[in-house]
Amino acid sequence: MITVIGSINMDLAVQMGVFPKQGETILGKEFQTIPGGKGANQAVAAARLGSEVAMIGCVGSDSFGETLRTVLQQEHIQTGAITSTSVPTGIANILIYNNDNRIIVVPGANYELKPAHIEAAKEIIQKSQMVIMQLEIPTETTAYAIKLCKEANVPVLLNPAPATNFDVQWMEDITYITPNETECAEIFGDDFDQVLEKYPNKMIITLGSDGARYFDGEYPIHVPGYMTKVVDTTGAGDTFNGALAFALIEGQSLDQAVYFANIAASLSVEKFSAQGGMPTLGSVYGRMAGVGE
Ligand SMILES: Nc1ncnc2c1ncn2[C@@H]1O[C@H](COP(=O)(O)OP(=O)(O)OP(=O)(O)O)[C@@H](O)[C@H]1O
Repeated sequence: MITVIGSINMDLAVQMGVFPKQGETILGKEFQTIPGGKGANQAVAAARLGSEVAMIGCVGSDSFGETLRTVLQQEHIQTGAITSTSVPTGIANILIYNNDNRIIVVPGANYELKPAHIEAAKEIIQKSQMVIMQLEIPTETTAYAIKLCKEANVPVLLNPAPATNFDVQWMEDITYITPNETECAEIFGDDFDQVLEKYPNKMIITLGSDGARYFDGEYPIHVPGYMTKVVDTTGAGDTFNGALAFALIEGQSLDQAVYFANIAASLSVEKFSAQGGMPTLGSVYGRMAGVGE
């Protein structure tokens, strides 16, 4: 079983023909509410591949919170450890004009996820084969969860986004870390060869369409991405992380697991929205076998 500790958001996306100027009101073209939040996205990615998944998080006692809980349940994700609070559900307000996105995130209820909630969900964590975390919740909560996982001997896969919430002291206690290039440069510096050598078989840097790289203790390993036609890359990283965790607890080697995660993420970029494009196990194996290519 995989437990995901993290954010649950409703994305409010408005397509427009022009951005409004200060004080101006304009008519938008289209409005969509799209389930998101890195935590929820990574939980859906792992669940759709067939993992048993439990989510620990916090939503508001409002309609977005209810909807998001239902969306997770429809993906067969256990939601018993998702707390409802009086603070509104986290949202991302996304303004889209051509290829330009302007995004405002209001963490809301996500920042109400406290160490006490992690403690209350201890039993779920203790029986997990892996815990996935990102950094869209309070730093003290992340720190507490990492400590609890260490005590319970449960491997942690940490996706350090946003990088500003990362604490380098966690490196000793986590099992895998999956920054993208920007996050890696921000946290560890931009000499990626050196950084990877420092954390063999632990750090996997994702490289967008180029795939991912890590250091196996002896050699630098580059696992190329799968070239495909991109519709929307939102959630590519989340799919990669959910799929990586799935493959690792299935017993795949790191090399195989990164390859698997690249394939899963390549399928996700072919469809609109983060969760919308996340593949099933069958479609990942189909692509690996070259079926329908
Ligand atoms: N254009 C693409 N074509 C194929 N695979 C892609 C593409 N972009 C991303 N991927 C896959 O997704 C993984 C994660 O992408 P990336 O390194 O951009 O992470 P990210 O910045 O966290 O993603 P995002 O924020 O867009 O979800 C890559 O390692 C790769 O497997």
